[in-house]
Amino acid sequence: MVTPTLAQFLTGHGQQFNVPGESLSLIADIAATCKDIAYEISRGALRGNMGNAGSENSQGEQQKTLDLISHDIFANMAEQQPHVAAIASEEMEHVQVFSGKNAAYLLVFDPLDGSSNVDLNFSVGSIFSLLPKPAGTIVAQSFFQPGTSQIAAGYALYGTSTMFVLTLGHGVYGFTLDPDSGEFYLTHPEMRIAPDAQEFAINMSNQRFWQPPVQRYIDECIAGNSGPRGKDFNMRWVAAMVAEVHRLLIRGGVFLYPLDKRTVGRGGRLRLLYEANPLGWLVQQAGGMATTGHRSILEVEPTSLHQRVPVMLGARNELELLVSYHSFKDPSA
Ligand SMILES: O=P(O)(O)OC[C@H]1O[C@](O)(COP(=O)(O)O)[C@@H](O)[C@@H]1O
Ligand SMILES: [Mg+2]
Ligand SMILES: [Mg+2]
Repeated sequence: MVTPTLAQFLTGHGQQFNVPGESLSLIADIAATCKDIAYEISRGALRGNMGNAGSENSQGEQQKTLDLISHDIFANMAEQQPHVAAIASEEMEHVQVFSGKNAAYLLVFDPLDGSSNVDLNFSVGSIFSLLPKPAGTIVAQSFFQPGTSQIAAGYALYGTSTMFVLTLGHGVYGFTLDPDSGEFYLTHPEMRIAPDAQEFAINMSNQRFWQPPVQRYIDECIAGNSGPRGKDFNMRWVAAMVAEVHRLLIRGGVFLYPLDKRTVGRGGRLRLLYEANPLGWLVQQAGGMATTGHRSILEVEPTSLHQRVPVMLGARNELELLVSYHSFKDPSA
């Protein structure tokens, strides 16, 4: 069988699951946007202005030049796209509404995830989530929809090859960009995350700030074969959530960015609308679990655009164990 292109896949999958044509054309445009961003990133040091842009986003984080370029590429596409009513982005404090369009969707994105990796020539990505436009005038609150409302979600990974990974709520599909033809081809149909795992990803330098359930879980992983888990674990940290989630989809494991003593006041580190919800939904669609430790990430009711949330993603059996530690009351305490 000939490998389908993304366009052919969208037509077939769309017919099979009755997906509205407008959302399919929008997804095709998002994939084209990611191709443009991949090109900009691939120019690397040749571009001459790789580093900090000298500005901060509304969350007080240094913006890289490529954060801003990637945001502009997304925003320009969305403005011209007939089906996007408004956008929200990591790199923009407020929502941007495109008036005069009779469009059905809101688009939320992290234009460049893991951008501290850019100077290193390591993996980075773009993350997006598509929400239905509620009736009435669009305001920031229009975007405050739980992850369960998402219509489509996905990411592009700019790694050793460029990939586009997508869910429309019927499984997870991965496409690889062919640099010769400029087409995305379906190379990873029906991606799945195995329920058991022996690999975890967490920023270990935050260990002293973690809460007891995560301390216990990671201590037990590190104790390995001679500890209560009775098996050895491996550890990875790419410092780009999008690449960590891709690893989960390729070879399993868990990815944790939990609440810690420093982030408890702001709810966590990673952002709900454009990081945790889209990637959490992909993980769930692949048979994995996406939890805050207490509840499904996708059920969290957003109350602000750049809201943060504790994130625990990946292998179901591992995460069920970690969730059980969150409800465990130490009788000796
Ligand atoms: O290594 P650190 O500093 O703990 O943080 C890494 C995390 O920060 C992020 O890079 C935040 O995303 P942005 O680069 O989009 O701000 C995540 O992708 C990643 O998981
Ligand atoms: Mg990010
Ligand atoms: Mg970003």
